[in-house]
Amino acid sequence: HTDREEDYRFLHSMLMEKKLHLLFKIHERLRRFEKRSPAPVLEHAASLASEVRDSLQTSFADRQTQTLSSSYRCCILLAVHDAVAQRDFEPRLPPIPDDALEDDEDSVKIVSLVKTKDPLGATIKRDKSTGAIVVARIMRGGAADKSGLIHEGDELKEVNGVPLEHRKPKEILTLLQKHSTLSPQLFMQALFDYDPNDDPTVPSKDAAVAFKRGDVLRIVSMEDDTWWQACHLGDSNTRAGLIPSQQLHERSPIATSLFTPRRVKPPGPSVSFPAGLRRSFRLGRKSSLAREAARSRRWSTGVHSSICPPTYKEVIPYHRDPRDRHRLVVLVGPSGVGVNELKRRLLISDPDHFGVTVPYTTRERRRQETEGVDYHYVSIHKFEEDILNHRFIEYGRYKGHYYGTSLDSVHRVMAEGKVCLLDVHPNKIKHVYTSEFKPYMVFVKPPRIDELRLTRRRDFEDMINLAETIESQCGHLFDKVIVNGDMAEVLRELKVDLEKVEEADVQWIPAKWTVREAFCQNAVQNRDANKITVH
Ligand SMILES: Nc1ncnc2c1ncn2[C@@H]1O[C@H](COP(=O)(O)OP(=O)(O)OP(=O)(O)O)[C@@H](O)[C@H]1O
Repeated sequence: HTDREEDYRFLHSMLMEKKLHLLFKIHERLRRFEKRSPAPVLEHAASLASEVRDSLQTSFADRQTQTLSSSYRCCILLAVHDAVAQRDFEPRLPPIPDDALEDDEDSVKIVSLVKTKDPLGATIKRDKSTGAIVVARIMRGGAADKSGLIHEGDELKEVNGVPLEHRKPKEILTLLQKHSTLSPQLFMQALFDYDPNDDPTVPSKDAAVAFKRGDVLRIVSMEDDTWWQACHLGDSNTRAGLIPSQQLHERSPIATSLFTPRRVKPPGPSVSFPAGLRRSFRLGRKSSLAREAARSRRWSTGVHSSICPPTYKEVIPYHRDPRDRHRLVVLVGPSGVGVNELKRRLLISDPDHFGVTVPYTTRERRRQETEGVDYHYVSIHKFEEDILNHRFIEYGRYKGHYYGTSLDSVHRVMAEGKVCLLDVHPNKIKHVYTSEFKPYMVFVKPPRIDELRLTRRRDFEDMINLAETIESQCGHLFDKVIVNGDMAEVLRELKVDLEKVEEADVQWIPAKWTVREAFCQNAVQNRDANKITVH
């Protein structure tokens, strides 16, 4: 109300405010500026300043200018000016192809749809007047709809480079179907936790996807070397988001700082037992010999040291038929952590469901022992023949006698319809890490050192070091990592986990266990193969 004295004074003082006038001026300038693209007066201010500095005489004023222009801040400012001035911030458009003008006024889109098992979700028909193949209908929620790239009325020109001219709709459908059913999806299991909020390098936190180790992600695009696009599994409605590519994560300072594998002391000279002897043959017997054997065994990292942090593992869904054999359950851990104890307790908890292998030996059977229960007793000749025929997962020699766990014994337990529990030395994992056994890999980790001190009588430092080494070298192979603190609790957790795996509709296994591996890799290379040119 300008008639009110108070309001009038307020308005007057506001309009007379100097800052407001300055703001108007800035606004005016910017408006003018908007209309013309700003261009730098010169692009090499820094070198010009240096020339000026050199040519100045020694008068007082010259010296002042010289000091100013050679100051560190001034040099940096000019260098920044030049860097900005030399860059072209205008969007660069590709040159118009020569033949584009001849192409009437139509626009051609190349649409790249990532292959999935789902149908395309679009129907096509022939336009009676022009004879062209056009998109008749887009199914809501289908691949075409979700892509937002294809619309009703669009004319289809080619599919994967195959021209559609003069083709019958039936032929075209086959072409489309062929490409969509041939298209395996790419799944990656994360081997690390990722939270975009902790990542200063992510281009946009909102556009990124957070995940935890073990999560399975469907990869939507790998076109960018640094940022892939992926969706969480099961969330069919969630949009794809950015995740660091394998390459990027391997280089990431966060990953490398989190992943600093410690070097373990090399084994002492007294390693008299080849890896794999102890656990396989001493279930239920806690002989001092076996303990000694276990103690003398150490796993060196010297030769295997790896510096890459774990990233992703390509996995594929596995739908287990109830008639199929159970997956092998492999337990791995540093000596003394309690792998054997865990195996023994699992077995006792449900002997009809779980089974363990019976080891082979060349030593004499003792009075209280039973063939096929404590050991399979075989001759040295037979044992050595089996070694040559690669029938052992692990074997060793102690006091002139051989001991070992054979592949056959694993098969035998599995053939009984039981879940075979096997503990192996990390070096021997490769023998069972195959599609034949489809092992579910469990890593048994020691708890904190103070907890270990209360429950174990061992060399804790060594155990913890060894656990770290195993995790850094084989971490990508483990499906489950369990900390062996409270035994009852650990046993419960492991049983629940194993039950879940057995009951799951879909289990995730490494892609390399199937023949599809080669095909999937091929598909990754040809991910943009399913191109539909829509007119
Ligand atoms: N969670 C636990 N709490 C307390 N003691 C444990 C636990 N797990 C294992 N132990 C004890 O630790 C000792 C070593 O366990 P176990 O023999 O199973 O180790 P291992 O991993 O098989 O190694 P090794 O083959 O060297 O013996 C055993 O005396 C066992 O009873």
